[in-house]
Amino acid sequence: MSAQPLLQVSGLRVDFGRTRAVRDVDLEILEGETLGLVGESGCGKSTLGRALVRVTEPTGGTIHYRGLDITRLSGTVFRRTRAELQMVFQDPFGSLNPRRRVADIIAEPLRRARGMSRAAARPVVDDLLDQVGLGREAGERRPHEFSGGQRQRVGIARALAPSPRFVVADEPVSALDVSIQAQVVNLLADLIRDRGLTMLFISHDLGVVRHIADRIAVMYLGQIIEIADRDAFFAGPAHPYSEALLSSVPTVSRAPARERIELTGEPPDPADPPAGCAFHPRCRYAIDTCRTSPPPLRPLPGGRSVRCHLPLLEEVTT
Ligand SMILES: Nc1ncnc2c1ncn2[C@@H]1O[C@H](COP(=O)(O)OP(=O)(O)OP(=O)(O)O)[C@@H](O)[C@H]1O
Repeated sequence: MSAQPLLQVSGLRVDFGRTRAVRDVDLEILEGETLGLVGESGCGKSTLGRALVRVTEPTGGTIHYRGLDITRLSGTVFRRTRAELQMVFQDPFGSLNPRRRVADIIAEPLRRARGMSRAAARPVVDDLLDQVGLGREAGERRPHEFSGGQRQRVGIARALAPSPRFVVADEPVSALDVSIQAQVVNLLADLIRDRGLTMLFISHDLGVVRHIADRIAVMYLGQIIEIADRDAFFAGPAHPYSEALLSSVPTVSRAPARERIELTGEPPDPADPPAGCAFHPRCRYAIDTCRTSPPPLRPLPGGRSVRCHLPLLEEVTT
């Protein structure tokens, strides 16, 4: 894997009226990596993912994709660049047009981005149907004839049709039966490897993210509060919120079970974030500084960054 950033995000903001869904996010996504994005419901994961591919328009900030600020693109250049940035949605039932044949659904982005005719797109569609394990006969059928897992394979084929370099997978297995989830995650892992894809994999399920992500980013109230390599993260998080999230994941190894940390209270209102550190009202380590002064996202040894005045790692606190 090369360590070059494919996306460089700086000061990204998305507001919905008074709701500040994404707040000043700085982030690099490296070419060929899968970055797992985790956090509680409503923390802004989907909005950040959608903004990165401009399905949702950012309110402020920049997103450089291969050196080009895609927030400023329009017209033909935007359409062509946008084809390289694709999205797999959570709901394989709602995101596929029930009246269209699967082959036409998968061909749609090729026709829109490349102006390809139905006949010209067909061999590409057939290959994709094979690659996602559905077989080319599936192209003649309609979405309601498939199970949830199969529909998600159609969604994946549609996202891959324009040969994207970057894919946002937004909770791609959360709507599926647990028995099917591993199959779809494994399919995605194979496709990432074979096609050299770069992926943002959004999930509230740390167990799933652990299987597929090279690095983990944790979001809280619209901000990235920790970002770290997968193994380092699971070995010991640096942010108290990450620690609480991790403590709720069952351990499968022989390592001693972690103390379960109950988070008290609801996440704060994104229209009215607390002063100081956004997590301080629920943090068991909070000191006075945390109530008044917002911590910056600070780089730590080992390529980790954390937004905390008192990170949990010894090498940082000494
Ligand atoms: N289109 C919208 N209009 C208004 N508010 C929105 C819109 N989309 C998201 N929000 C709000 O923005 C905040 C972040 O939502 P978002 O869906 O990005 O979070 P999430 O972490 O992906 O949650 P979930 O896992 O439940 O999807 C929430 O307060 C949500 O209510």
